[in-house]
Amino acid sequence: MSTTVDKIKDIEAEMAKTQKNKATSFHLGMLKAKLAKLKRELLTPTTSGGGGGGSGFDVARTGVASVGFIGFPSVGKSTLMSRLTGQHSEVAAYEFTTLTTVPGQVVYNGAKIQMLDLPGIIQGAKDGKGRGRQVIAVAKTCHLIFIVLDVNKPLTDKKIIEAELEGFGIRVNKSPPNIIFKKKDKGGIAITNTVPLTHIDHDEITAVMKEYKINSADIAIRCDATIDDLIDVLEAKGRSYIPVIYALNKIDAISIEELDLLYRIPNACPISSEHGWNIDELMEQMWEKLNLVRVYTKPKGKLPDYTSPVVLRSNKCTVEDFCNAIHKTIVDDFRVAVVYGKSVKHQPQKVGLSHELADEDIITIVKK
Ligand SMILES: Nc1nc2c(ncn2[C@@H]2O[C@H](COP(=O)(O)OP(=O)(O)OP(=O)(O)O)[C@@H](O)[C@H]2O)c(=O)[nH]1
Ligand SMILES: [K+]
Ligand SMILES: [Mg+2]
Repeated sequence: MSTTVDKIKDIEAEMAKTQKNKATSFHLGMLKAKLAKLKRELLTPTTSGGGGGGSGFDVARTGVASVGFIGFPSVGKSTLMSRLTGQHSEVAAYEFTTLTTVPGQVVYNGAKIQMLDLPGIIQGAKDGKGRGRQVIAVAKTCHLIFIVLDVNKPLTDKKIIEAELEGFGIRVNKSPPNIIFKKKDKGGIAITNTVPLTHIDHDEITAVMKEYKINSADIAIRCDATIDDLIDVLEAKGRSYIPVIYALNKIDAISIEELDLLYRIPNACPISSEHGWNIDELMEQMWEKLNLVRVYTKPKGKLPDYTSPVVLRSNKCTVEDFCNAIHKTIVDDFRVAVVYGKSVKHQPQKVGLSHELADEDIITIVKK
């Protein structure tokens, strides 16, 4: 009996030899949907093991956000870890020095950020080579990934790592496709679009729906989506949209001319972990990508406390979230909040629990 990996290989081979045109788009749509389903099967943990997650790899999460380090062996992940956090993580010239998740912590702009040094991965990791699946499963739960690359090695490494993450349902530096999908009991498939669709073919959509056994649905497409975007929406549970910074390590070993070229790569930060070069820039880029919200508390009649902000995630930054971050009983006595800063029109302004705070807002909670 052929395994899931074999079936995936067969479909990928068939897709590679099928030219995309009007006559083949239905067939290609079906193949893509089949492929997405098989890949999901591969990643779903079974009793015989083989899924994501895993023993010893998952560590307790601390801080407001976590950053996972992904890269081939010996690119300098653990050297970076020690440099950033002071947390010792074994460094050596041989491959697979790090064998499990090593957590550490950075405090940046008053925010506690967890760093997760991970074992090296190799090509084929997502298909079960080495401990790749457990490693990528940890990265998938992070708020940011540092893809660490060795600048002495070919840049094709970047592509290979991205493909490994993509294959595991991680979408790198992307937001979810702007497609609203609503399954219905009857009425057939209704597709509407607000922008011209240059990639998608209705035959392909029909084939995908058929493969997913969906007979009736409203599909509102609000971006120039591809069929892969549509499949991502159908497989939304298995997808994680994670920002990535490429930490281009070991720049101490290259020339200035080579360094100039590296600066053209988007979302990249050239560094030397060993010498501590350009680490400040890496931290600044990390801060931007994490998109955190610092809120300063101002006790009534006193100056705000700028030394220890309450740090919130940008998707959970209402006044209520702020209260809960301090103590869960605060909302019970809450009357109103007085806020100064970017989130309010008037300085100050009285707001309720559902008000969304902005970075560097100042808040006073008035109790009942
Ligand atoms: N020249 C140079 N060498 C570095 C730098 N950072 C790390 N190294 C060296 O690269 C080798 C591997 O470093 P590690 O930090 O163990 O690499 P790793 O990615 O954690 O490796 P694994 O845990 O095996 O996946 C060591 O010999 C380090 O001294 C750097 O910035 N410049
Ligand atoms: K190593
Ligand atoms: Mg290591």
